[in-house]
Amino acid sequence: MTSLLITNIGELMTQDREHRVLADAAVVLEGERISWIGAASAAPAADEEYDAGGRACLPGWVDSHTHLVFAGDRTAEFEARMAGQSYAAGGISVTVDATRRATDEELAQLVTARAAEAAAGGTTYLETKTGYGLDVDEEARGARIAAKVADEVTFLGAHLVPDGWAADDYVQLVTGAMLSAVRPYAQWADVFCETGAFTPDQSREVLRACRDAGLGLRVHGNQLGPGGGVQLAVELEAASVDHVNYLGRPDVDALAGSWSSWDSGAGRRGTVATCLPACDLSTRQPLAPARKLLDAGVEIAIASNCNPGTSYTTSMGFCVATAVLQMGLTVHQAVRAATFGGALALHREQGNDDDGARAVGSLAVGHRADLQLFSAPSATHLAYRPGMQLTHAVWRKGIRVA
Ligand SMILES: N=CN[C@@H](CCC(=O)O)C(=O)O
Ligand SMILES: [Zn+2]
Repeated sequence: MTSLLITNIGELMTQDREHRVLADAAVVLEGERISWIGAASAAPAADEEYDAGGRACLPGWVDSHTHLVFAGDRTAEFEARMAGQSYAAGGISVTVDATRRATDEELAQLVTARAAEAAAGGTTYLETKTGYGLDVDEEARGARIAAKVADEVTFLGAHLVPDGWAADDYVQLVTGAMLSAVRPYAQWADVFCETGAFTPDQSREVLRACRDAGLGLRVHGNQLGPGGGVQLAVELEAASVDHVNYLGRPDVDALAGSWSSWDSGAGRRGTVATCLPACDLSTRQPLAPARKLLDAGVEIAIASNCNPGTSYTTSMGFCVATAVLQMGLTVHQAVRAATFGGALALHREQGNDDDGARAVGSLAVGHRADLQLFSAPSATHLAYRPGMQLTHAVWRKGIRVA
């Protein structure tokens, strides 16, 4: 197995349990794992050496919320929104029509290109969802294509009630034939719990059926107004509730309470609040209260939510910069949310040489060798020089991918 020493790292932000940030550091990759981290002056010899030239090194981004399986775009809807119209769930049906018209080859090519774009921007672990098929065959097709490209696949048959369906009948389809068809390809289930999509009761029914089928749970909640999504996510011990734009005190308290028995890396995980800064800008919603959530003791993640309706970007760097500049996070907190936080939201933050399922989202011995180098001496430049392309090199499972 070949080893690679990456040395002369100006700043190494590990996002490990101790939140270490090392200056003049080095890291050794051995196969797909990290085998050593420390001061460059103490680094062991390796088969190959890479001089980072004083650049900053971070874990690769963990993008825990995307919708990459789609065809067409929604430029006209975006333009109308920028002219003052508000976002509504109904726009999803435009993408459903375009996606159903695409051939398998076209759809696979689109998803692959989007995942490659994400990797070029430093994303090394990627979740993606179905949700633009909305019938049994189309949802299964979306999941099958997603599973070839993404690290984690989420079943989002409950994205919108399609035209011509009564909501309760559609919920029966989602929890019956659709779930069975998608199940072989998915690890997670999600539901859009919002006015215009699914009520909390309908969402609960979908999520319970998916949990009984062995899927982990996630929720789109409190995006367009106050609602029951957050409370439902906590009630069902979902891994994450995403969007979280409109939160009352009871919502923040419920999320914080879910983390009360967790000790930064050990114990029962709570429900992560996943913030989607690019989506908040594109929909002109109030930004998710990331600062308030952190202060209350809630674990947060930052994800791109790449989709054609509300957030057509895979750029996690942009999301991190926005979280710093607009949501009041420090650079370290925002990077943590986009790496360790994403891993936590996907239950992938633990694991080392002992148990085989290597952790992602943080840099430590035994963790997966997923990391990125920036064309800058510190991660601070992400927010200090917003909009600049700062990705210099990316390794995923120890292999250089960008
Ligand atoms: N909010 C629900 N789903 C997507 C948007 C889907 C769409 O508008 O196409 C989101 O996460 O923002
Ligand atoms: Zn989404």
